[in-house]
Amino acid sequence: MTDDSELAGLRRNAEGGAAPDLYRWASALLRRGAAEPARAAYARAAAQGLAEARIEFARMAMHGIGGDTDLSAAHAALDQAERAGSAVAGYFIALMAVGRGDFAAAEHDRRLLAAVRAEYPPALRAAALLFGRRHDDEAAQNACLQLLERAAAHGDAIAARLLAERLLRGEGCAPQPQAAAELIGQLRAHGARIELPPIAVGAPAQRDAAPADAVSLADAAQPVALAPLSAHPRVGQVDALLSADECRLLVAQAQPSLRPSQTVDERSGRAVPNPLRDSSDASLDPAGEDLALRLAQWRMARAAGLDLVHGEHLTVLRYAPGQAYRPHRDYLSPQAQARDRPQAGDRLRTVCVYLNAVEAGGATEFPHAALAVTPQAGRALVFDNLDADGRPEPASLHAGTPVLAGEKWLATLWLRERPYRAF
Ligand SMILES: O=C(O)CCC(=O)C(=O)O
Ligand SMILES: [Fe+2]
Repeated sequence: MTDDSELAGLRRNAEGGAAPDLYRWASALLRRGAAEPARAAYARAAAQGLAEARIEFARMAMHGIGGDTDLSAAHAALDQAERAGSAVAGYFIALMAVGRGDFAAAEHDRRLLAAVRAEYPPALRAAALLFGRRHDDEAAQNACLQLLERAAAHGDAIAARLLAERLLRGEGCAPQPQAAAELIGQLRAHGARIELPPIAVGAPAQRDAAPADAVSLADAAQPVALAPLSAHPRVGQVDALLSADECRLLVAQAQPSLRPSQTVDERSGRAVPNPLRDSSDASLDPAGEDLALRLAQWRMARAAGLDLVHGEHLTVLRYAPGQAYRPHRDYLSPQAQARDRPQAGDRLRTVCVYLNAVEAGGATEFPHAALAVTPQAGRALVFDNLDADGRPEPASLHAGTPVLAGEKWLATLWLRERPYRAF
């Protein structure tokens, strides 16, 4: 059967108006990039109470796919699905809520736990990483490994990879290089391109007394204490902001879409090689974000004292030996602001998290502060790009110095003055 005759068949079935047929047709449309009719068909199936259709419709409405962003329609669809018993709908309600200062943790912990019990892989992965942060709690470490195993057993390749890295290094367990090699072999056999940068467990974050059978999203919302490095320009640092698992998560999610760094040419509007940096990078689209990734970004936003809605799309950079980010400032030209959500204003603050320790080179330098910061997995650097009056701050000049040996992986979150994302 050709692609088109398959679609025509699905459309004929959908004409009968039954929710499962509408759902299948919508999914086929979406796979072919026809987002608008797909969203309309999901909406019709959702109106008949089909949980999967309510969730797919909500995801499209959340991210403005196939029509405008409509958070209240997304919430209504997810609420209905959750009340009808869908734990996955609850997971998405929690995902939307994460990132705000007024986050009602207990309510969403319950949702995450329900999605874990329903064996929903993204929930298993997020819960695993929350437990994994409790470095000196043996029961939590066991829970982390078990949850990663369960997610991997459901086909979650990223969880399998995170598990392999822990087994390889004996994190939370005895080293099991054989089991790790088998897992990595299986992933490669399924086409995964895996290179494992050496990311060791960072210094333990604060000890957490919570019992290991209770996931706690509030862990992600802990206030972050920055150690000031410079007052002018304003630069602060915090170690172990992200755990080793979270660093690896960011690398794993970015790796498939890395491409040579480019920039938009101001005159032609076209993407051209970036004269400032010769790294590779990937921008992680919020439409593809899972809860674990949002929690990591939320922690980054917290370090900057802002809600996650201020964050642009997270960028992950990889520098090979010899590659660098030449001296620059992160604030935007008026043209660049006008092109990309002008209502959000300029880039108020930048948060960079090193995702590995670099063998040699790769420090971040602030010439006006005579400051050089050495990469270390999980270490975050937070700095202001604007002065106290909101004007571009020339002293925020900074550079990623050339990597001399090994690779450097870095995640950057640029935070605007006003909300940039819908949630
Ligand atoms: O690579 C670095 O150390 C600096 C990165 C940076 O300046 C940025 O991402 O804006
Ligand atoms: Fe920068």
